[in-house]
This record gives sequence, C-alpha cells and structure tokens, in this order.
Amino acid sequence: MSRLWAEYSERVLLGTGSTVASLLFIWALARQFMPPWLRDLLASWVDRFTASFQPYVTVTFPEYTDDGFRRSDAYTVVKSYLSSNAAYIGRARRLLGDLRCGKDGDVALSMDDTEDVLDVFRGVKLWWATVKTSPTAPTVSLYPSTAFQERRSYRLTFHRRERQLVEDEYLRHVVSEGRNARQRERQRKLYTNNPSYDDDCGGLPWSHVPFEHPATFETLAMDSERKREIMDDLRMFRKSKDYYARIGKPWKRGYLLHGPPGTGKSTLVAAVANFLEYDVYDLELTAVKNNSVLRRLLIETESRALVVIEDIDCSLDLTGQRPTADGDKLGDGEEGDRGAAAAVGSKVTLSGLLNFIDGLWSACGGERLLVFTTNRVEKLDPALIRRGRMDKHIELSYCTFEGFKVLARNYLGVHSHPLFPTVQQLVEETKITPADVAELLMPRTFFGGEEEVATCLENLVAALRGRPNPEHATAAAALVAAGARTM
Ligand SMILES: Nc1ncnc2c1ncn2[C@@H]1O[C@H](COP(=O)(O)OP(=O)(O)OP(=O)(O)O)[C@@H](O)[C@H]1O
Repeated sequence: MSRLWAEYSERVLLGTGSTVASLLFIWALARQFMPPWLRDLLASWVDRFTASFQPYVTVTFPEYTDDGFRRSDAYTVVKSYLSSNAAYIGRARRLLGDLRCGKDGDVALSMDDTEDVLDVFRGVKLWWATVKTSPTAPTVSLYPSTAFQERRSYRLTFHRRERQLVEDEYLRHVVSEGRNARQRERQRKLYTNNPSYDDDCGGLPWSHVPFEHPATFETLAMDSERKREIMDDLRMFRKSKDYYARIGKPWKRGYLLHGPPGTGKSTLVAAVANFLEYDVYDLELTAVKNNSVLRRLLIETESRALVVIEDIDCSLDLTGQRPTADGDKLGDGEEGDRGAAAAVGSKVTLSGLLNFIDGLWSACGGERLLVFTTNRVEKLDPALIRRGRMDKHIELSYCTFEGFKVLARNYLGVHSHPLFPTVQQLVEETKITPADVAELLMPRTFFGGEEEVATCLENLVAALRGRPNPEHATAAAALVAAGARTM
C-alpha cells in the first residue's frame, strides 16, 4: 500500500492536479488485479493520456548501479556538478560543510541532500531534486548493513520540448563540468614505487601520500618569457586529446629538465604538477627489479599523471658509450646493445626504459607527462633524450636578476629596495644558484621588517662579492642556524 501511495503522491508532486491524481490512484490500485498484458496496454494509454496534462520529462540518476555494490559514476558527477555551482550554493538554504582537500582550514560547502535547485542552461529552466527511497523489501547485498539502506538519486525534470537540448547538450555539459569540479576538489597524490614489488610475488606497485608541494609558476625563479612558454606548452598538451588521436600518437609528452644542482628542477616538476593538477609518480628506477616490473608500474599509473625520474644519469649507466660484447666502448653514432646499459642496482635496461617511454604499453591510460631530471645531460644516451621521446628540453640555470626578484618577493615580500641595483649588477656577473639565493634571503624571523630585509640583502650582496659580510655573521650557515632557533 505504501508503494501505491508513493506512486500516487509522486504524480501529485509533478503537478497533475487532484482529479487526475485520484484517477491515477484508482488505476494503480486496479492494475494489481489485471493480467500483465492488459496492464501494459492500459499503462501505455494512461501514459499517453497523462502526458497531455503532464508535459514534463524526468531523468533519474540512482546512487548505486544495478549490482548495488558500486556507486554510479553518473550520480557522483551530478553531485559534483551541483555542489560546485556557486550560484546554487548562493541560493541554497540547507548546505553541507566539509574540510577542503589539502587546504588547511578551508571549508567546502555543498548542497544538502534535501535541497532542490533550478538550473538555467541556454535560457531553458531545468529542475534538480534529490529523491530518497526506502526499499520496501531488503535488497540483496554482501553487506547486510546496506540491505535496508535508503536509496538516493538525483532527479532532473524539464519540459518535453527541451528534450533534444537536454540529450544533445545539457547532459554533456553536466558531465564535463562535474568531472572538472571533481578533479579540482580531489586530493592529489604523490606516489613512489615499492622496492619490494615483484611481478611474481605480487604486492602493491605504488604507495602514496597526499601531494602538497606548494610550488607554482608564480613562485618559481625563472624568466617570465620562459615560464610563459612552458605554461603555453602544457596548456596545449592538456587540450590536445583529439589532436594526438588524429596524428596517431599516444597522448603523452616528455620533458627533460637539466642544469646544475639547486637550479630548481624538482621545484619546476612540482609547479608543473600543480599547474596541470596531475598526480605525481616519483619513479625510483634503481628500486625497479627488471623491465617487466617497470612495464607493470607504467600500467598501474592512472591518466592525468606526471611520472618523474629524478637524476636519470645516476639511475642508469647511460654514458652514451655503451660497451660492446667484448667490453670496448662504442664510438659516437654506433648502435650498441641497448640492453647493456642497466639501471644501477637493478636489471632495468635502456631498451626497457625506451619501451617504457614509447613502446606499445606507453599508450595505456593516456594524458601522461614523463619528466627526466639530470645534472649531466651530456652523459645521457642520445637515444633516450632525442626529440619525440623527450619533446621539450628545458635548461635550468643560474639565478638571473628577474629570478632574484621573484625570490625577493617570495621570501621577503619586497618588490624593490635600494640594494636591488647592486644585486642586479652582481647577479649578472656571478654564477649563483636560485637555491643559494633562496637560502640567503630566508629571514631569521617572520616579523623582522625593513631591518631584516636589509640584512638579508646585504648578506646576499656579500655572498655575491665572494666574501662573507662581517657584520652579519656568515651567510647561509648562520641563517640556517637562526631559522632552527626561531621556528
Ligand atoms: N628556480 C627556483 N625557483 C624557486 N626556488 C628555487 C629555484 N631553484 C631552487 N629553488 C629553491 O632551492 C631548493 C632546491 O631546489 P631544487 O631541489 O628544485 O633544485 P634541483 O635543481 O632539483 O637540485 P638537484 O639537482 O640537487 O636535485 C628548493 O627547495 C627551492 O626552495
């Protein structure tokens, strides 16, 4: 009886009017006693009849898929779509609060389950509502506690004349916006490969922690023109799914970052990952047992991933002079046995790594950025870094005046200072890494004000002149010690 009443009240809610609703109630009662063929026939007549009073169409997105075990992707996407829309949140009176992933103290507001909202798409009105139904009989479930659980769904209602628009455009819009919102809100991860992982013995190939590196292109000490060039390249890559499909290449890109230690290679990796909002897979090649484990690790990465191999020159014996079978080194341009160049401490070979980069398996997943970093680019095998494998070679170098200004803004909060011209002249004459500049600019306290700024800049000038400033102790060592005391 309660099911009949639910059906009855649902029709009433859809606004058919009390007379029609009463007829429907009688009809629902009567059809319990009809043979199925008659019930179906009459049902189609009644549907046609009520449609003339009821011009609205509804689409329901249930929370769980038919098997009842897996949450429906469509439901999650709709939830993200509705929760991310600032206009709804602004209008809603019942909200849910939760801590935002990775952002300290930031509370994310989303729509409460009981809230109904109106959406407007290309001037057309659409209504979203949350519907809760209690199962009248227990559902079959492996988890007894869920057998009697309420089932939720989102219900979209719109006028039937808008059906084409909804099917062709609006639902696509909801899915794409919902996915983007989910990506923005989700906690990104930093993965590292498990040294004990073995293809035969099983185990988990990757472990992970939340990725919380704060580096961005804004905080990166690099000339703005080069930053823009890299960001443009990344933007293009992110949008190029169709392009890659058209030219018949897997949707992936390789970056080689090279330069002296402390010039910001790792920092750039973090900034790129934050810019693209990708997970980071930090692949420690020396901990990979062999080529087949390397392939497995690749397959286990998800899409929208930045896979980085740091200090690739230390991970593989890739001198560019591969030994021949009799132990001699090969000359330039000679193709040797690529399997002979093995990862230090593992059986990964150069050919295994080349396969990892652009073999058949490398196409799994898609949307992947592979980054190698090295301090000694000249030591690498040309095959490994040729264009096409490593599409973009980025040299990170010593600090420029523009880079210094970024660091001064980050560390001291200043955009100009009377010592800037001196720093400019010295920085252009001296080779100093951004890491050294950053350390010298680190204030002793966070409340030092102008005096502290002047001290840091004087220390930098002294370091650039190649002699420590006698008035302010030594540069880096003293600051590190002071930092340890005050923090
Ligand atoms: N270009 C830069 N912009 C901002 N900070 C930088 C930059 N370069 C270095 N730093 C600072 O110096 C520290 C060390 O830099 P990072 O580890 O990125 O250098 P690296 O080139 O990867 O060094 P290595 O080759 O030794 O791994 C960073 O934590 C960062 O604070």
